[in-house]
Amino acid sequence: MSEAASIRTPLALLPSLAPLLHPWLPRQRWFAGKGSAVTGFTLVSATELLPVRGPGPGLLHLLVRVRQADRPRSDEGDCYQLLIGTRRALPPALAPALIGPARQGPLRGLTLYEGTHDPRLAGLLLERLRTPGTLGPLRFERYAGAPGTPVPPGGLAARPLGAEQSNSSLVYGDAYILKVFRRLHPGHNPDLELPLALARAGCDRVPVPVAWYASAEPGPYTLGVLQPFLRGSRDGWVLALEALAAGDPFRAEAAELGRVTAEVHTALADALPVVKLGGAQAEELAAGMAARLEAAARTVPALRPYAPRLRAAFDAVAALGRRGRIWAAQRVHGDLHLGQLLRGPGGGPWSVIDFEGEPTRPLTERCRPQPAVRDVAGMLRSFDYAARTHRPWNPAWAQACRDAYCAGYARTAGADPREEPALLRAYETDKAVYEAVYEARHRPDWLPVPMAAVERLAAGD
Ligand SMILES: Nc1ncnc2c1ncn2[C@@H]1O[C@H](COP(=O)(O)OP(=O)(O)O)[C@@H](O)[C@H]1O
Ligand SMILES: O=P(O)(O)O[C@H]1O[C@H](CO)[C@@H](O[C@H]2O[C@H](CO)[C@@H](O)[C@H](O)[C@H]2O)[C@H](O)[C@H]1O
Repeated sequence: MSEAASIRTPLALLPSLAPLLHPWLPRQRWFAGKGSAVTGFTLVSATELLPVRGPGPGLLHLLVRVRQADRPRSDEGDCYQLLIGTRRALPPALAPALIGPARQGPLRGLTLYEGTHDPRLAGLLLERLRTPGTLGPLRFERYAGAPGTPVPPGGLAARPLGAEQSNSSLVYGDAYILKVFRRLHPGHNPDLELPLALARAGCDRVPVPVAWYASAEPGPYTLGVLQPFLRGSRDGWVLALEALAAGDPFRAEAAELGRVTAEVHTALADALPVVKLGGAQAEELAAGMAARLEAAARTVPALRPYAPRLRAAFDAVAALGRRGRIWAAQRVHGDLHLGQLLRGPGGGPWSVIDFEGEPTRPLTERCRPQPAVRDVAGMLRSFDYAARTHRPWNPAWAQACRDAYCAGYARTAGADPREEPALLRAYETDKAVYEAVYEARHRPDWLPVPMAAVERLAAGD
């Protein structure tokens, strides 16, 4: 491999990059700042994974801050990870990955494109992950797990996953999947931290992070995680919709999903700290939910008429805290829904993926111990989502799945989440509010789905 380096004066690249990133970046599915104009960029770091002036394609690893119109002047903007391919001419197969021709600056004369779409460049990333070490600000690491943990083989064919995602994933030879985080938050990403803790604890419900890469300075940022690809698996969302279409009650699967959730919760509670939550913390929790509701109602006007009645669910938790109720709080998944559970081929075991939590929340908040009921509420919302998106709407199907899920959870955890109705309702409300914002931003046609839950929850059902 040719010698590649961290570019010491990344600023010099901006004249080449900025005019191209301006129209391209806001169009990316993973760009989180939709709806507010991009006003400028700051290059945080630039590393040549493959030299841009070498004989073949080049690969630039960039950390870029994006300034936006709706932010205060003091806000430096969100930081994104970009993998930019460079070539003198783009072969037709890579045309869909085009960003544009650099017309000025040091990259002038080169065509820039989305590097993860180029199998050759994606292969290089795997090569780096196979061999721990550093390159400029980037550090490549491997899981030093049980003796004999295999090193991913080299030369596996790469393809982008192509799913509608918050990040970007690359699949290697249907054997490994690399998740490339896009919007970065300083700190240790729970999508690496939690699967690592679970792997070390021997919990086999989560694909083991076999390798990852990160940057210490700037950051620390977790940049990408490589895990075994669960070939032939299907996610719970697809299976639930198929069941609905076939008139299948899905109750046994829902109960199994409850069992799997409880297993993961138990393993997380054994591996990582568990704290008590009551009194002032319960009030803080309720205040956080109320503040999110207020912010959501500013973004999604349809929420406004329901806000006072929704807030009652949060007030109930604060009131219980004041009366001395104590809950256990632990590390949780944080954004659990049917799409995060993958079932192995032929009715195989279920695995849980994507421990990143809700990507719009600050990392410190996502990494805080929280009541496990929060994940349960996420799954209950998901059964509701499935029933709502199916025609005709089948509320009885959702209710039966919700009950079966809680019963399955209770059998493994030893405690039934339905015995905490106030907390469960508060988390379900918080989730429905989050979903209203998510849908308004990403899939406006779907907004009626969480709004139906908002209406139900506001009515006290
Ligand atoms: N280990 C895996 N094996 C098979 N498919 C996976 C695996 N991990 C993720 N996927 C697929 O990739 C999709 C996106 O992964 P996810 O971690 O949810 O990314 P994001 O946070 O970007 O949404 C999932 O919906 C699933 O279909
Ligand atoms: O999987 P992600 O981490 O990208 O999660 C985000 O996108 C999800 C949609 O893909 C969204 O989930 C919502 O829609 C699902 C159906 O598509 C449904 O099963 C979930 O219950 C519902 O919340 C998730 O909220 C968002 O964070």
